[in-house]
Amino acid sequence: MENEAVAMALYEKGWCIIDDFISEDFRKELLQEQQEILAHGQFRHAGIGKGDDFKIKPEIRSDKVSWMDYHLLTPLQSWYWEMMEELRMAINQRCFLGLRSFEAHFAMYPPGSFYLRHLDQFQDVKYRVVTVILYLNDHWDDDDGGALRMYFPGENGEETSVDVYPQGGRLVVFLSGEIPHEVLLTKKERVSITGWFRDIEY
Ligand SMILES: O=C(O)CCC(=O)C(=O)O
Ligand SMILES: [Fe+2]
Repeated sequence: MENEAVAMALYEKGWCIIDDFISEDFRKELLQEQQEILAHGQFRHAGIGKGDDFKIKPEIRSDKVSWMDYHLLTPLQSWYWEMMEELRMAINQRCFLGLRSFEAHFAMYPPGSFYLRHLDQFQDVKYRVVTVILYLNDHWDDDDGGALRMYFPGENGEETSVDVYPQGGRLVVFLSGEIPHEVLLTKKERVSITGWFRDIEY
């Protein structure tokens, strides 16, 4: 049911937020797995761009990521993948976006890190169509910073913005090519799974 609500919101306004998208138990398990991967040093500095354009630019983004390998998913990751598969189908049914595959990474923003304003579609390869972010944090105060700030066209050509705090269990979904966004400086370690539905095959 929830998936249809996401699809409807995406169709009508291009984005939505769902709190408690996953159970607390599942969130804690995913967080623990993420912490283990982190402890094993399997996180890398995130970059920007694709292929030959790929660059690590800490002045633009200073998070670290660990990509999920579609062929080597852990049981927990497979479970999340399944949930995303159902969401993908619900979105396709309502929005006709022709979404065909999913990619995702764990992300960790250390204290002091951020990601400047950007669009999730690459300049030349535009296969990322819908962005899906799930926050895994135990708890979050507004004072901790680290909001996701999304920008929208407002009245008279002016821009409006919405700040979303990374509360654990919260899912944010938006059109990758249409909604510029940034991650404001976080004062606390900030953890999430960022994924994209794509219009290409695996
Ligand atoms: O974690 C977030 O809230 C957004 C991350 C993001 O914009 C990205 O990874 O492209
Ligand atoms: Fe992004």
